[in-house]
Amino acid sequence: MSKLRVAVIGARGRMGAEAVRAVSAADDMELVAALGRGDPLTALTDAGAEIAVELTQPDSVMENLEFCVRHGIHGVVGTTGWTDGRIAELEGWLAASPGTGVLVAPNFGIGAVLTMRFAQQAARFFESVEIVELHHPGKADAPSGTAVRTARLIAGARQAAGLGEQPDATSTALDGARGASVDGVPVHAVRLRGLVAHQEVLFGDEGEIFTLRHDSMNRGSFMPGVLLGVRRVGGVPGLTFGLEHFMDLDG
Ligand SMILES: NC(=O)C1=CN([C@@H]2O[C@H](COP(=O)(O)OP(=O)(O)OC[C@H]3O[C@@H](n4cnc5c(N)ncnc54)[C@H](O)[C@@H]3O)[C@@H](O)[C@H]2O)C=CC1
Ligand SMILES: O=C(O)C1=N[C@H](C(=O)O)C[C@H](O)C1
Repeated sequence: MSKLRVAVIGARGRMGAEAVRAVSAADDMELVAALGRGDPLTALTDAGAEIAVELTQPDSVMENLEFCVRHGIHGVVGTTGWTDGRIAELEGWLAASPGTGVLVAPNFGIGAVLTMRFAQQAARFFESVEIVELHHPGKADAPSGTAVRTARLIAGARQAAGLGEQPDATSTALDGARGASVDGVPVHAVRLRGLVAHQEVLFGDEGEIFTLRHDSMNRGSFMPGVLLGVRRVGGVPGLTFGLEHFMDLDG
């Protein structure tokens, strides 16, 4: 059986370097290109890449994906910064390139995907909810893409259940003291040397607290999810948002 021809964009970064190792070690994949900042995107087509793993930064990801989609190269994207406008732009490129698939995964960690799912399920049972995301101090953005996605899933579930605004009598004396509101869910970002990627979702109601916590202790934790995406994306044209769509969560 022929191997999947895989490229990594952002190959010299923290995640990209790990992805280069993981793809190189996979029996069913061949690493055909490893691009860093400044390398021309034509290296992807020159190398005959079928799938590009995109692990750069929010200010680079759109240009890279536009090139990939226009050239029929499937994308497995971990880079953050996804707004509704960006998603619509990506969907526009994909509509003009039928057969091409892009997976955007806010988090490749299996436990992180489960945390999001469980948070969505728990949301309608609790009056209060807040998210704390904790990351290494080299992280470029805040709040994390995972926290934004988690907050949106929770907010959607609260709305569907008819829950209104959360109780909060606090008047904020200092900007940021109550975190950032993502669709009404407070999100707090911690940046601390020694951390990798962690998230807590705290639910509260009369007399009880329910906490979901996920910890990525190293970037190897993301690689099974990256490889799953690489194996599946070519068979799923269009945009897939969230690794859960490639996992049998209800099985
Ligand atoms: N979805 C997930 O599970 C995960 C997502 N991430 C996200 O992935 C992204 C990368 O994270 P890190 O590896 O920690 O960042 P990093 O800063 O260590 O690596 C990014 C790399 O991309 C390179 N780069 C930037 N623009 C480029 C371009 N146009 N072409 C080629 N290379 C380019 C940079 O020079 C750097 O080497 C971030 O958005 C982060 O939030 C990080 C960990 C897990
Ligand atoms: O930058 C990181 O490190 C991470 N970024 C992603 C995010 O913003 O959610 C995924 C994970 O949290 C690690």
